[in-house]
Amino acid sequence: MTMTVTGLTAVRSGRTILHSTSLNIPLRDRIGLVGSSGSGKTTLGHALIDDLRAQGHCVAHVPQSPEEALDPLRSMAFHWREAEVALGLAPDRADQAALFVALKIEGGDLRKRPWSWSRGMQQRFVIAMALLGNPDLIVLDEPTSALDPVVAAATMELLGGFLDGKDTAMILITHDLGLVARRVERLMVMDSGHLVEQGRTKEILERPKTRAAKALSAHRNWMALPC
Ligand SMILES: Nc1ncnc2c1ncn2[C@@H]1O[C@H](COP(=O)(O)OP(=O)(O)OP(=O)(O)O)[C@@H](O)[C@H]1O
Repeated sequence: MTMTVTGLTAVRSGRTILHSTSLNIPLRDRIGLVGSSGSGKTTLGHALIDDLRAQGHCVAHVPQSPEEALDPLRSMAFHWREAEVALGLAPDRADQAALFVALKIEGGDLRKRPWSWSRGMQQRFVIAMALLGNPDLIVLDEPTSALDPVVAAATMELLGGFLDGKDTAMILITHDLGLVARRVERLMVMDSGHLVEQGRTKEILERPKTRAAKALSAHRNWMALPC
């Protein structure tokens, strides 16, 4: 199955911030959505999520920092149950345990509130919640920018390991080419509200065609970076 969106646009305060964009997202695809700050990545991410949900697809969203997803006054168990209820799922200890082990948060105390967990664990908990119910697509918007580089890389490894062999497609929105270079098969490059280039990651990083892609890949050999 391939998810398709056609002619997505967004206008804010009379300004077009996303020009007509159409995309095909096959299941299992791993895509990096990159571009400079203000190029329209988040706007495209939101438009895509709304459109695919309206079509009946199950699409999960992971925001930039765990504070955006977790209420500081509620326990982690409460958040988990809320996510299950939102998806119409009965409590399933085995499912929960599998996700917690995959994301290495099985040691976390669910009776505690978010601030008792480290930020890295909180964000992995948010990712685990997003993976509940095996979504068709998970969209992660700068999911590791609030984490240190080592924890960020480890989080992406754990997510990649969990998704291996699963149908869930992934779109990773980021400025951090080092984070996506080895983790996604395809890149989409945004510039001034336009999707200006898309193709295989290696091809775009080594032979960028557009000004935006050239700017992103300049000065560094991203494919050679260790993380
Ligand atoms: N509600 C809004 N009203 C007016 N302008 C907006 C609004 N939301 C976004 N914009 C503008 O639209 C453009 C694209 O914003 P967007 O957040 O999608 O970019 P981005 O590539 O995700 O940026 P960043 O990497 O900094 O998060 C920016 O110029 C932003 O200022």
